[in-house]
Amino acid sequence: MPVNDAVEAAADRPADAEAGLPVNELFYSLQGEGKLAGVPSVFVRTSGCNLRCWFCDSYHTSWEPTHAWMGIDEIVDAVADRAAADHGRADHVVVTGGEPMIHDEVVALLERLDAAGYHTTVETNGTVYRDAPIDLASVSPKLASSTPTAERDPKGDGEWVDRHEDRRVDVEALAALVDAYETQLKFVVTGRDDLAEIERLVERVREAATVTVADSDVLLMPEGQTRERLDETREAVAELATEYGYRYTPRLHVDLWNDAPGT
Ligand SMILES: C[S@@+](CC[C@H](N)C(=O)[O-])C[C@H]1O[C@@H](n2cnc3c(N)ncnc32)[C@H](O)[C@@H]1O
Ligand SMILES: Nc1nc2[nH]cc(C(=O)O)c2c(=O)[nH]1
Ligand code: SF4
Ligand SMILES: [Mg+2]
Repeated sequence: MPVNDAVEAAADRPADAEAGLPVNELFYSLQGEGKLAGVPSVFVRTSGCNLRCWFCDSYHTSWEPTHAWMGIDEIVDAVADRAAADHGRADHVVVTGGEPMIHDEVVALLERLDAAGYHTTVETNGTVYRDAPIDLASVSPKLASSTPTAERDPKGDGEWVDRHEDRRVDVEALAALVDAYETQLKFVVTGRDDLAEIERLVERVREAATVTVADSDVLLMPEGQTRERLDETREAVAELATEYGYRYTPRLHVDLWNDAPGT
């Protein structure tokens, strides 16, 4: 399971930096996606990604990474602050990105959060396995329909197509995640054409993993960064979930707050 080398975000790490991570945003909200949708949670969004999905709703962690370098202590303190602020009582933390698992130091952060008693979810594209205290691996493998072709590239002219294609699926890493952690496989669905690839990939993961992957651990999530886009996509994706026997997940935060930052 290769740890990808595309950690542009670490390039501006201060020379004398203590253990830490490039952080794009840190906020308190409701988990909007997946089995824990609706649960008050603090989000830590790391910067930098080894993929470039054309639809990425976190553009400033992937296509144009921006962030502040934060030490692990500083992140843990900020999480505690957000968890207690605004009458919040969050005991769930979601570590997301960008791709949080490209960073070695995400393990130290998860160890500290676990020791402090938080339930930890990691939102990951499933291309990198790490051994860490993860209570829910929220794995979102990327389908062919995520590839930033020249027509869909939000920034350039399709320069990322080959790297994205080479890296987007690593069955060995997916099986290791499924075997080690409680896992949900959460696919971004753009239309009916995605379902054949989802079925094939779930089958490959089942063959490679030791544990069982139930259909109820496979979630279909409509593509959409905005309410307007979800209005176009959610009904068809809900019907596909019904037809195939997979679970549907809404994007609660988009329904509630559209594409506002820090939600
Ligand atoms: C920004 S990603 C960060 C974590 C990791 N890089 C990943 O892709 O799983 C967080 C979640 O948002 C999903 N996502 C990103 N853009 C989306 C979009 N336009 N519509 C629906 N889901 C999207 C991803 O699939 C993932 O489940
Ligand atoms: N409310 C809310 N829930 C989320 N679940 C996963 C998110 C992510 O960006 O990884 C996310 C997010 O950005 N906001
Ligand atoms: S893998 Fe996640 S963070 Fe990276 S580009 Fe795709 S959606 Fe964005
Ligand atoms: Mg998000």
